[in-house]
Amino acid sequence: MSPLSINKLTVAYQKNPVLKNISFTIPEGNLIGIIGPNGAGKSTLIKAILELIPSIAGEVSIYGKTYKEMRKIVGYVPQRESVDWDFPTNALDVVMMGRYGHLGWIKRPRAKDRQIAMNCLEKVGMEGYAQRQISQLSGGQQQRIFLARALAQDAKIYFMDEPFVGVDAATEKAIITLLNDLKRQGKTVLVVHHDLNTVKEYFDWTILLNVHLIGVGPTEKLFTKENLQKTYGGKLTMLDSNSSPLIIS
Ligand SMILES: Nc1ncnc2c1ncn2[C@@H]1O[C@H](COP(=O)(O)OP(=O)(O)OP(=O)(O)O)[C@@H](O)[C@H]1O
Repeated sequence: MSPLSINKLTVAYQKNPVLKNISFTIPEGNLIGIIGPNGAGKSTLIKAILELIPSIAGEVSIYGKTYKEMRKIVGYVPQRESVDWDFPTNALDVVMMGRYGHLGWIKRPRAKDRQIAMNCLEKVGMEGYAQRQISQLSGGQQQRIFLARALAQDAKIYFMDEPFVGVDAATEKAIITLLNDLKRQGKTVLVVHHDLNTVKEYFDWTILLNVHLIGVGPTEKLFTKENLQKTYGGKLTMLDSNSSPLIIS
């Protein structure tokens, strides 16, 4: 069963549609890049899937069920700027938040959860910062903490909104290694990504988005000059909204 299937999804802000009639299904156990220009609706797509914003039409199914039914197996790494980093809490506590879905009815983290959170900090090279206030971390370190939190959740499908923004080359490499580890464990990871130079190297599949779905499929087949032109070239109004998206599988 597909980890994510979307059927005729339309999303609008104040009645202006920013995603129109999006339908696609993705296979399990892949790294998938969500690619498109600024304002294409990439973050909106993730937020609509996670029901953080309402959709005006369409359905989303995660392993055949609604997000609400499946939310324990869905991990989310939001854009770093969308979070209040002045909130008084330390790095370990943020990572512990990833464990909340696993806690029993007493809802108190056990030593085991703490250990898992520490292991996840170690995986992102941040074990030395467990007690550090999150306001006192650099941007790249904050990004690593977010990833550690997602790892601690032990989800089956992950949505990451621009995890590479503002990180140095070493951190980017560390993140991509982690994503490949997740993939090896059979997890599915969708990543909003801006650097077209690394798309072929990083992602098995690609979703090309610009308000409409331009295409979805294996990167090596979909990621062509022509399709990129369709995604980035010209004005939005020049896109033929009736042309059907490229579905390659
Ligand atoms: N809260 C909001 N209220 C009104 N319009 C919004 C809101 N959030 C986003 N938009 C609009 O929706 C459209 C899609 O935005 P979204 O953030 O999903 O794009 P994106 O593809 O993630 O862009 P970027 O690459 O710049 O991050 C844009 O035109 C944006 O201006």
